[in-house]
Amino acid sequence: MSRTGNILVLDDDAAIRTVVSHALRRAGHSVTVTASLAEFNRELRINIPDVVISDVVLPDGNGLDMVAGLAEAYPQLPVIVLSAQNTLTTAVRATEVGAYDYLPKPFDLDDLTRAVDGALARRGAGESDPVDAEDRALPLIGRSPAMQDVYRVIARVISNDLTVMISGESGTGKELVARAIHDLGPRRNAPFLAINMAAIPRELIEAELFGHERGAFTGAQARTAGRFEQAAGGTLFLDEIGDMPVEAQTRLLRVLQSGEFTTVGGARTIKADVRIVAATNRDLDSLVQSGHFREDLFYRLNVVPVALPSLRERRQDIALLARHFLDRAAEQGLPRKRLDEAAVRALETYDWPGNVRELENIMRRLAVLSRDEVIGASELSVMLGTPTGVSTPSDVSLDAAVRARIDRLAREDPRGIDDGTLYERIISEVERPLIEAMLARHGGNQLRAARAMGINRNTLRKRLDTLEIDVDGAAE
Ligand SMILES: Nc1ncnc2c1ncn2[C@@H]1O[C@H](COP(=O)(O)OP(=O)(O)OP(=O)(O)O)[C@@H](O)[C@H]1O
Repeated sequence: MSRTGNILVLDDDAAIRTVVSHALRRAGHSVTVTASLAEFNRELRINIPDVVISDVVLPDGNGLDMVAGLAEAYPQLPVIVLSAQNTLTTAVRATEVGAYDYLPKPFDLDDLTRAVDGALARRGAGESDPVDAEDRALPLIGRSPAMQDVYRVIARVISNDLTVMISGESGTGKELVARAIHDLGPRRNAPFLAINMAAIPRELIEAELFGHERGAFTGAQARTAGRFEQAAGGTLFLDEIGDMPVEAQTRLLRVLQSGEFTTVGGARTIKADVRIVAATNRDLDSLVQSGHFREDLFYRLNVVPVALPSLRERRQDIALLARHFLDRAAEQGLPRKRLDEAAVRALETYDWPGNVRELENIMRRLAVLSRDEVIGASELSVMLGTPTGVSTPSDVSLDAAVRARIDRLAREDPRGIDDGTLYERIISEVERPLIEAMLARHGGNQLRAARAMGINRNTLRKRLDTLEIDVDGAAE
């Protein structure tokens, strides 16, 4: 049975006051509502509540300053902050000033009553420490509406253990979001461990996750703790979850259902005490449809979905991110560089197939390579491989194009990317246009083209054969 208490609400929006007080009264609490800081302070002099619920932007001041004052004067009094500002900064500021919880508007009334129950339970248990207000770097840059949606979800999940599933193209910041969820939540002093399903040989994934006993398989010379055990108390980030082999999926599902796991080759059962955050850049729905991903596991993991926008879907963040990466490069000792207006416009019109990672790489390269302190559009066009301001799908930097190609093969090619031919496939895709372009440049003269590329003429001949490049009419 949850406790009931005296709740003091501060919000200048009459509709919110009505809805909140109605819901809390129905749950058995007694509720007082106020519409301004002045009214709130008057009420506080008469009656100290058990829980305060407050908005941030108020007609006569800032709710967060009030919360900071309350945290000092009444350290035992839990405050739940409501805000429509919905940036990660607001969510974090709320915890920094000592708020017990933060709910972004619009919020779910069930979430609010749950937060009130939690606050009353904590008060009952005599905890007094506000969530510690260590100075944590805010890693996520971006103020676009699309990012605010992301911040809203992060703020909702940091104080609980719900499983989060982050989806988004490569380089959109999935790992960064997972880390933010960990760093801002109560598990922050325990480990954050990432494991990439696409990077580990399939047959080792289960041992890697759950650990193994000595002799569990050839080469298992000693007992080894798995990631579930190593991350105890913390967060486990399961990256590229769509690449998890089906047998490992079954095992993971069992762990999520039972809250326990058994090491490979061992009879020992260990309690799983980790928060799970999973990520994918593949379309999990279609993997479920095609039978490559267990539907029941999908639902277990997809409790709170976070869809990260691609960079081209939030172009208004590009300038901010670009400056952030240049500043960071300067802080790390690289020369300090600035972008002129035309350069910023060029960045904003480019399509960024490699997303924030590509932008970060280009800014670092510019910090090192550009001669002047101010970077102009012409320098960028060389980096972006495209005439300034013009972006077509083929006009992308090579590393971004290769990454995008790998993603696409992973999603669409029935062979996938783990069949042992990826190197040859990708290299020949890069090699073909290179050879064709150089042959064209040298009028079809293989000797000169080979020399220009720095390869042996016979090597070129062999590659022409293998790649079946048509050299008809080319001069020898
Ligand atoms: N919003 C952001 N603000 C600042 N830096 C960002 C942001 N998003 C991504 N980055 C940076 O971009 C790089 C790529 O991010 P991250 O590794 O989190 O992407 P990812 O989606 O997990 O990529 P992949 O799917 O390829 O693993 C990192 O260096 C990260 O710090």
